[in-house]
Amino acid sequence: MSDFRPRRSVLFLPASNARAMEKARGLAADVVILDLEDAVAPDAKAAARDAAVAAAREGFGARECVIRINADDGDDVAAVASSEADAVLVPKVRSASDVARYRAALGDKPLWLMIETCEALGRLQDIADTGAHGFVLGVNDLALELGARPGAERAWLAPVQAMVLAAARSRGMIALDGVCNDFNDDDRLRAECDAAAAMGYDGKSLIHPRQIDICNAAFSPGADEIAWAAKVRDAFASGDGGVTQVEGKMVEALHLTQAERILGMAR
Ligand SMILES: CC(C)(COP(=O)(O)OP(=O)(O)OC[C@H]1O[C@@H](n2cnc3c(N)ncnc32)[C@H](O)[C@@H]1OP(=O)(O)O)[C@@H](O)C(=O)NCCC(=O)NCCSC(=O)C[C@H](O)C(=O)O
Ligand SMILES: [Mg+2]
Repeated sequence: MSDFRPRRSVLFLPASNARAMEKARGLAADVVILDLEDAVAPDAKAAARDAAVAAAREGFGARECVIRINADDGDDVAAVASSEADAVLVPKVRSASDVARYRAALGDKPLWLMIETCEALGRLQDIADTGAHGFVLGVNDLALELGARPGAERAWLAPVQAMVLAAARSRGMIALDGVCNDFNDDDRLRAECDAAAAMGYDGKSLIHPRQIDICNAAFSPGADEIAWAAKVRDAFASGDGGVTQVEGKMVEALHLTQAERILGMAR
């Protein structure tokens, strides 16, 4: 856990929006994603690319900086390969061979992948096996490809979230939940964050500053969890390493792993 990095709140912003990029330097997001793809109008793409590279060079303080490129855009790939972004986010991945192509062009730059096509859902394990660093669920594109009704309740998404998380975790990857477009509905956002956090996601992608605090709270361990984790750690420190009980419930060595993860996040 010593190299643990929080990725609770992952804020998208259009790289064409200078005001948003400046504002992001004062926000409590763990990660900023400078978008060159869907949030940027076609005529603004070239200028946005230059702006993203310059913003990554200036940095975002302690926040991780990721640039989302346009799919199969050679100019974007060339620009981000030599940029100071911490990672590159690739949209609309469909197969492991897609990832291999980006990997060849981007060298050892960490790759985060949008999971937002039906083809990718059928090939998740192959895609996870490529050595990419993270999966980000793209709920809008996925809803479009699946034919889900716009604004529909998220019930359709739960099996997809579980599959994507399992594939990511099988290779120790980051897993980030998809955005909530309805950025004025705090209750809806809180429910989405709580559900994704309970499932095991590291964090959630966001689109608006007002979503950050709710998201950070949901993906941070609560006081009860931290207290439980400390008790588990202490129980194993003084025990023989076998099964024991904490707060009247059985705990085994695997719970120590869980407890250490919680304590690492709390730190
Ligand atoms: C959705 C927005 C277009 C709304 O913008 P706006 O009308 O400007 O909102 P506000 O007036 O409420 O903004 C208040 C202030 O906050 C700043 N702001 C707004 N959004 C951001 C942001 N994302 N990062 C930083 N700062 C932001 C405004 O500049 C205002 O500042 P101030 O001047 O001080 O008052 C807008 O929120 C927006 O563009 N959001 C991001 C959209 C985006 O990046 N979309 C792409 C990713 S979503 C996606 O595609 C996921 C996936 O691929 C999928 O398929 O699902
Ligand atoms: Mg998308």
